[in-house]
Amino acid sequence: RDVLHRHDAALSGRSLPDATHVFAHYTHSMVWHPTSSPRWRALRKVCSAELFAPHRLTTNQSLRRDKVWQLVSHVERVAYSGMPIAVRRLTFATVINLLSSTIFSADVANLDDCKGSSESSFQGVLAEVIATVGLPNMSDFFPEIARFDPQGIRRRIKGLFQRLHDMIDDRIELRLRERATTAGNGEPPANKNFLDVLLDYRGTDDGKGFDRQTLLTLLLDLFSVGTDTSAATVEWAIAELLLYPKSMARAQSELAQVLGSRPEVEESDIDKLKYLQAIVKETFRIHPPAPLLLPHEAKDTTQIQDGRYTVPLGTRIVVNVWAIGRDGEVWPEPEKFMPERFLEEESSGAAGVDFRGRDLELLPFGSGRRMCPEMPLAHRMVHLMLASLLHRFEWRMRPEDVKNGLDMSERVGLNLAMAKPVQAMATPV
Ligand code: HEM
Repeated sequence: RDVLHRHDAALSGRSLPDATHVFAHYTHSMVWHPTSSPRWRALRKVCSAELFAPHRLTTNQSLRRDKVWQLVSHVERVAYSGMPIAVRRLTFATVINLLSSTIFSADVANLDDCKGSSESSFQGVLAEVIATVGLPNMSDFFPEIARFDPQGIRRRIKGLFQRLHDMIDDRIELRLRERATTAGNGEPPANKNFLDVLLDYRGTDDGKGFDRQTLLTLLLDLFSVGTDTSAATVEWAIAELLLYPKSMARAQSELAQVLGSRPEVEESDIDKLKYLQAIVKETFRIHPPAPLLLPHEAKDTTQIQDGRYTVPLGTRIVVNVWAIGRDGEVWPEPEKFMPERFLEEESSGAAGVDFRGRDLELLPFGSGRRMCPEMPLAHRMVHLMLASLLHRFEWRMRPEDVKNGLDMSERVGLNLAMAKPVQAMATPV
């Protein structure tokens, strides 16, 4: 925290090979790709201008509404059948479909795929990648044995990446064929998607646009970092609310007050849902999806704690936001799920604290110029999914969870998720 407070500027850069490929510098489990080329810089530019741009966020609002509506309808069907709801599997599939509709104009995940971990489905392979990437790898502690890959983790991840690459490649091929038939000359069809934007881009140094490998790597990154992070947040929030039914009831009564008899939550409602916002903040505080952010590198030699420590130029810095969120000096009763701490009227000092990168005690998306570029999208999706699930259903624990207690242990993969995915009973209201 001290580093962040005093030397934010020094840490705001990340000069590892190129952080666009977020996997590349994590562990020895990773498959390396060349990511420091001018082509990659061009790719980042086009992403900022097209995928992450505010006008895209506005244009895709109806898409998000549709995907959340599909989620609610699915939960309703399962709830009527009396089966428990696998919150993360369903929210994961929902976010995958939101991304894939933006990129390919098609859904690639199936909410009915109950196995979810089946290695033949897109969501199954992606889930497997996310879980395997975070397995403790001896090669990280003993780099000299890394090339032997003693646990076979690197080999396994390579195979999984290959399978995802093939699936994404099929989508690219399909779009190229559609472009060839609809316009006859390879022009994009009228409903241009993000893949079309990438295929048409000629702003690279050689004017040839992006090669296939670069496209594949970028798309794989987006699906890997952009899906389970939001899904896991909604799952943690539901799990905490099952443990704190008063908070659940308060959120539902706020929703009833703001929405009245209207069944669908709109993005424009989020601003008015102060308690729901506090729940999301509290969830990010205790369960940050990226507990160590991504590695940063000191751009200058820096003294911290009045010169007691020197951080030399080039030091790799890992910021433990998980520990900051549970620091008793910053947060009273840090282990307690207490959304009220963020409310103006009931505050214990955290009112006004937000997660947009300014308040260094709450940094689920990082801070500075390399913070998560998709925070606005994630913010909308997390609030919309959670609000819709709370507004449309009463939630309770399964009898076995009531008896044995809900297992809140964590699994560190590419992100921090529940080790035992929550299964909850829902009743439509
Ligand atoms: C609750 C949801 C999410 C959380 C908590 C989250 C968190 C993060 C964090 C902590 C970082 C690293 C920041 C740093 O080290 O300073 C990051 C980077 C990134 N995130 Fe997210 N993220 C979320 C959703 C998304 C989504 C939906 C997408 C895309 C569709 C996305 C795309 C990215 C990308 C591309 C980077 C790398 C940026 C770079 O290296 O410059 N994230 N995210």
